[in-house]
Amino acid sequence: MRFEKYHGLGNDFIILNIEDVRGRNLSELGKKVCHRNFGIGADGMIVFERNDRGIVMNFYNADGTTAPMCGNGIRCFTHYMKNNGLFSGDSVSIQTGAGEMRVTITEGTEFMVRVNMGRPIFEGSAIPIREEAQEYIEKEIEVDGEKIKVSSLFMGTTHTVIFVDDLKGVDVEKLGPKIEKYELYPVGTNVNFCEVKSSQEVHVTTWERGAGMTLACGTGACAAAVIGNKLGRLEKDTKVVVPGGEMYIEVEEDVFMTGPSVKIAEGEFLL
Ligand SMILES: N[C@@H](CCC[C@H](N)C(=O)O)C(=O)O
Repeated sequence: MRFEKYHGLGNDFIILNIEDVRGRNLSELGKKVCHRNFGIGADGMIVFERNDRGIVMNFYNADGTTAPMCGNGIRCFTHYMKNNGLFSGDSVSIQTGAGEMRVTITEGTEFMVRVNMGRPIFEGSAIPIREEAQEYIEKEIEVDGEKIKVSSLFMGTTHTVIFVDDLKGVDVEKLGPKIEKYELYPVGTNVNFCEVKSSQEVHVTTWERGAGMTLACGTGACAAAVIGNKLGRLEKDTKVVVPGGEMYIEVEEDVFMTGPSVKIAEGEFLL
């Protein structure tokens, strides 16, 4: 099975064409190829498909679960399509589980992509949370006896944003999984710990549902920028610094994310 591997700020993905894996159980395949010892190793697997809806991005987390959208992944997917001549020009629309996303390749020394990530949704049933609410912003939850203020939203996928004074002091690997599986979230949540450095810069470390702590999360960066702006802590244009590098987020009615993609490898996976 032919594969290519890419990363967006250290968030890494195996990318395949559906034609090479048609009929296979893709969740099982995702788990297998993403395994860091018994597979190629990645945070997720993305499968390219062209059908009557157009170009479709199918996303699988490292644990085999599906997710509607992946911000770093869609930039890498754009790069993969460009490298394989799967679209012409600099801009194309991609169908995802969170709707249609428009991507545009921008000028730069690296392969850079600007993505229209769509609109954040705050309504409880869309996030989803197990509570009827117009929005769930700065609400206190209790984890292991500790009171934590969380803001949750749907930003391509389910996200929870937590502002802290000192990111280095947060045990992301201890708290992340507990909040991911907190009873409020019927399908779990990605968890973003955020430290505001200035009104135009926020540092974010994400615990990802289905993948654990990653070096970057694109939808998470957007979620942090949206909530930061809503709370008056961040301007509309923000630099988001993550362990793997930085991306730029513009919060308008729609949210725009700009960041790089790097091709790491290509080869054949022995099934
Ligand atoms: N790494 C991603 C998000 C991938 C999906 C997520 N783990 C989920 O299950 O919702 C990004 O860059 O946005």
